[in-house]
Amino acid sequence: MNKKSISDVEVKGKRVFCRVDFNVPMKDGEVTDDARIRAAVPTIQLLTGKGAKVILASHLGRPKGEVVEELRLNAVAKRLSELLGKEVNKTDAVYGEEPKAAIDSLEEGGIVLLENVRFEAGEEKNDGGLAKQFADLADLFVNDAFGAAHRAHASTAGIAEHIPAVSGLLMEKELDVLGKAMLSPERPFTAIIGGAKVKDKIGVIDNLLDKVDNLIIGGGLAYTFVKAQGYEVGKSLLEEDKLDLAKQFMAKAEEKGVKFYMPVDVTVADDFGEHANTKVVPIEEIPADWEALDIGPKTIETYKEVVKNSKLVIWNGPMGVFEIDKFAKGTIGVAEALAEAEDTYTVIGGGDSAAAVEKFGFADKMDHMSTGGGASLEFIEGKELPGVTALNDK
Ligand SMILES: Nc1ncnc2c1ncn2[C@@H]1O[C@H](COP(=O)(O)OP(=O)(O)O)[C@@H](O)[C@H]1O
Ligand SMILES: O=C(OP(=O)(O)O)[C@H](O)COP(=O)(O)O
Repeated sequence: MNKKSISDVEVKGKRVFCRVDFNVPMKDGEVTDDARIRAAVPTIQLLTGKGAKVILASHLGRPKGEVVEELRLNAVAKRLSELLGKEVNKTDAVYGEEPKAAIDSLEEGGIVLLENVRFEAGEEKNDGGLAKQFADLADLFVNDAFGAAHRAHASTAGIAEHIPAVSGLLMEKELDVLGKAMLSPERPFTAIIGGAKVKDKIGVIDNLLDKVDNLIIGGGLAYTFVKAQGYEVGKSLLEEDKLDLAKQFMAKAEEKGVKFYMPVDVTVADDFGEHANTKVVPIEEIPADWEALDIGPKTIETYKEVVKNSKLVIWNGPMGVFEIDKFAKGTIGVAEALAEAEDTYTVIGGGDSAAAVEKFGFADKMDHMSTGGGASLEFIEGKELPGVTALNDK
């Protein structure tokens, strides 16, 4: 990478503003998956071990510039403290006198965690005033928040205009692994795109068609394509205004010789929930009052076969509503195929796909579990990541 990293700078005695991505799932005030916190530990330990005064900053959820009590970072501070086996001084303010006093009283190797940076409206606007407030707290900026690197915010980009800015170990590792995979991808190269964020991901498909040999579509995303093919999708997830785009992408795939895989059968339900009635139907027979919540057995077999014959597979987004057992078969099937594909380099693109892979016990069989969903997709698309662009060149 042509950007400076934490290994290129002296940190002893310095106040280091370290942006991390502690945007973790929470339930009843507890962290339910600490993977992102664990992923930041090496950088934090390197900093504390070298005698830096560490100021950690993260967002949690999307509070949109207001204080939302459930989105405070208190539970995150507790979990981090357990993982590090040392005290983490959590502040109630994002910037200003309280954090300043906490930082002033830090010993070398001590840690302060600021409150959720998205409680400040200036964060997502990349407000210059807020970026300066952050910079005033520190001598050096370390960005280790790969999961938020696709965001140009005050604590991921703006701050770098004021103080020296370098990448952390996690950021470096993510960019290195994904960069190597993308530079000259081993072929056949397959991307599997699923999940529910149709609006976010439909644009990604366009760019991926320039890069991959096989594109597999599953999850809620699939039904806009199914409808575009001329089939009825009942009550399944659908973006009516993206139908033309879906048609264009299918034509582009054909033009480019990219094999475009869509479900040929699905598990449909008469309700969204554990107690729904379900049945497997061919894709052209989704009943009007039913909703497709998973890919079907024939589709699973085909997708498994494609994975088996690939050399590089990147997976973002579950194949169905995996949180409910009845609709988890597609996601488990694909995860299993990736786990079994020993000669295939497998990359899991963060978010719910990573959660699913963890849940079903395949995590240690994957070559790279990225901490960023949106960030890894934008990187793979070839887009610039503002959180990386902002760092100092070597
Ligand atoms: N057929 C479907 N209908 C509705 N929701 C779905 C369907 N398939 C998957 N989902 C949901 O998609 C969600 C994940 O979507 P998304 O956030 O786009 O994935 P990721 O976090 O991996 O990027 C999961 O909660 C899952 O239940
Ligand atoms: O969870 C995240 O994104 P992801 O679900 O795409 O991995 C990051 O923390 C970024 O959060 P955001 O999409 O609210 O900016």
